[in-house]
Amino acid sequence: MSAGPPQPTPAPSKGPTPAPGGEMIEFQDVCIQFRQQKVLRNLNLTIRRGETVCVIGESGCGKTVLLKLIIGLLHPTSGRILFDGEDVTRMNARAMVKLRLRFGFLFQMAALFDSLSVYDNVAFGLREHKVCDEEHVASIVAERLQDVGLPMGLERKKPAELSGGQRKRVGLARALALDPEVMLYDEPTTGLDPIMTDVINELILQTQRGGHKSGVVVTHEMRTVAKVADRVVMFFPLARTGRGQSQVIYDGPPDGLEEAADPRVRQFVKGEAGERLRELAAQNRAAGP
Ligand SMILES: Nc1ncnc2c1ncn2[C@@H]1O[C@H](COP(=O)(O)OP(=O)(O)OP(=O)(O)O)[C@@H](O)[C@H]1O
Repeated sequence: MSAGPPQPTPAPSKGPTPAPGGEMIEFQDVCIQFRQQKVLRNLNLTIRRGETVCVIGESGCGKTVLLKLIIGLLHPTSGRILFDGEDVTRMNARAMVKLRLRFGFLFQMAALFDSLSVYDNVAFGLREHKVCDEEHVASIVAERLQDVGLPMGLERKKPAELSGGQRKRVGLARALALDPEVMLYDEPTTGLDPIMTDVINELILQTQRGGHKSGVVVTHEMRTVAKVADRVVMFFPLARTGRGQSQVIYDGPPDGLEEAADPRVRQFVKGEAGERLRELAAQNRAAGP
């Protein structure tokens, strides 16, 4: 890594930024199914520029699928997904690469390249997309590692030599390297102790508020929701959603969750099994010995 204080880092060039608060990501009647398994049905959801939306819901209800649909890693079976009014589902490969540059992802387990050093992991996207020369790469890597509170000297280590919290922070530094407009987080605090969970929550908050970024955070962690969300969207698994009913069973502020009208929302946020225990017992009986 280059010596000396990190230099101010101009953002890689991006298209014009629409007015804050405008519609940014729109799901219009989106359905997705894998073979016979329907996961999302007629989803209509708008995420506005500048807001941080936490997506919660039982395991398997389609939260990660939602993130992957946004960046075209999965394609809907029907419906449209718009980003700044452009239909993501109809983009060619070149347009998709350009679009993905506007996103930063922090996936479950940080998804670092194990064979690369911390430095090379954070530098990866900058080099891949040839956004700047090596000197500039060095200053961005130093700056991003500093932003996420990782000490100098750590950049030569391999991911296997890091703690879980450090790996997440490297993942965040890498996601931020290209100065994305939108951050997508998939269970960013899973597997971390309560203190490190709070450190990551603080970093998410700083990233969102300080950098005026939009964010979609998939999480099971209610402390993350309370800390970072402007808005919470809760999905219910489609297999247990009645015909004609919406899978989105809550869409509102985080402080409204505990008093939500729908008992499924209240049970989820309080971590109560409730009806679910009886449903599972009934399923087991139906499956037979
Ligand atoms: N590429 C795929 N091929 C087949 N099925 C898939 C694929 N991706 C997701 N699924 C299925 O879609 C459903 C929703 O998956 P998803 O990963 O979105 O769940 P989730 O809500 O994020 O769950 P968790 O909280 O456990 O991470 C699951 O039943 C999963 O098996």
